[in-house]
Amino acid sequence: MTTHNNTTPCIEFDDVVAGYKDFMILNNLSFTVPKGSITLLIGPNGAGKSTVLKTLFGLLTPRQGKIRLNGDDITGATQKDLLARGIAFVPQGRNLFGQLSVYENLELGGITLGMKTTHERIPEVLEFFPRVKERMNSLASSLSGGEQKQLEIGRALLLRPKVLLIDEPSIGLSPMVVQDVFKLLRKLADQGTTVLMVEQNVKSALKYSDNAIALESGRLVLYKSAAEILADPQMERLFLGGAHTTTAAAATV
Ligand SMILES: Nc1ncnc2c1ncn2[C@@H]1O[C@H](COP(=O)(O)OP(=O)(O)OP(=O)(O)O)[C@@H](O)[C@H]1O
Repeated sequence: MTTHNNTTPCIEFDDVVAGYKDFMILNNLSFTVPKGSITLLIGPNGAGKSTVLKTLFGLLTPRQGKIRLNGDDITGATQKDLLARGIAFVPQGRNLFGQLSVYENLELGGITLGMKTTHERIPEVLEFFPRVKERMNSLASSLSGGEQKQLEIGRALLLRPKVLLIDEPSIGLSPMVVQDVFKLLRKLADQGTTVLMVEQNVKSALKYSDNAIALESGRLVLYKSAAEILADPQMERLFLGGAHTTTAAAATV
C-alpha cells in the first residue's frame, strides 16, 4: 500500500462482455487501472478474475465493449501485438520447461527480442533473484516452487513490460517467499510498471497494492483503494471470498 496519486489510466475496460463459446463470464465490465499501480482482482471462485487477465492478454476476444491501453484501442489485438505493446502475462501454476536449464528458460522468454538483446538482459533480470541466479545452469524442474515462480516472473521481466498481468503468484509458496514476490511487484510498480494481479491471499496482497476490484459473476461489485479496504471493519468478508459487502453499493467506480 502506498500513497500513489497517479491516476493516468493505463488499462481501461469499457462495458466488456467476454466468455467461452456461448457462455459469457464477464458481464458489461468497466474499470480503469491507473498507470504505475498495483491493482488486485478479488472475488469468489469462478467470479471471472482470471478471465479478465486472459481477455486482456488476447486469449479471449470480447463479444462486446472496448479494451484500451494508454488510450489506444486494443480490443481483439493479437498476442504478438500485445507483447509488442509491453503486456506480459504470468499465468497461474507452473509454466516452465522443466527439462531445460534456468538460463534456457530465460532465453525462450526472450524469443521475440532476438538473442543479442535477450543475452544482454538476462543478467539484469537475474539480479532480482539471487538464488535463481546461483542455479542458472540447473534444470528448471530442480528449483523450489518459489524459485520457479521467480524464474517465471523473471522471464516476463525480460520483456521490460509496461503492464504485468499476474495470476495467483502465491500458490505453493511459503509466506516469506510470497512477501518477496509482492515486494518485487511493488518495486516494479514504483518504477512505472502497471500491475494487475489475481491473488487469493487478499489481506497480504492488499498491503502492497494501491487498489482492489472485487468481481462477482463477472460484474464489478467494488472498486476501492487498498488503504480503504484495509481500514474497513467489514473487510474480513472479502477475505472469505464473498465480495458482497454493504460498502459495495457505495463503491467508487
Ligand atoms: N476454458 C474454459 N472454458 C469454459 N469455461 C471456462 C474456461 N475457463 C474458465 N471457465 C469458467 O469461467 C468462469 C470464470 O473462471 P475464472 O477462472 O475467470 O474465475 P476466477 O475468478 O479466476 O476463479 P478462481 O478464483 O477459482 O481461479 C468459471 O465458471 C470457469 O469454470
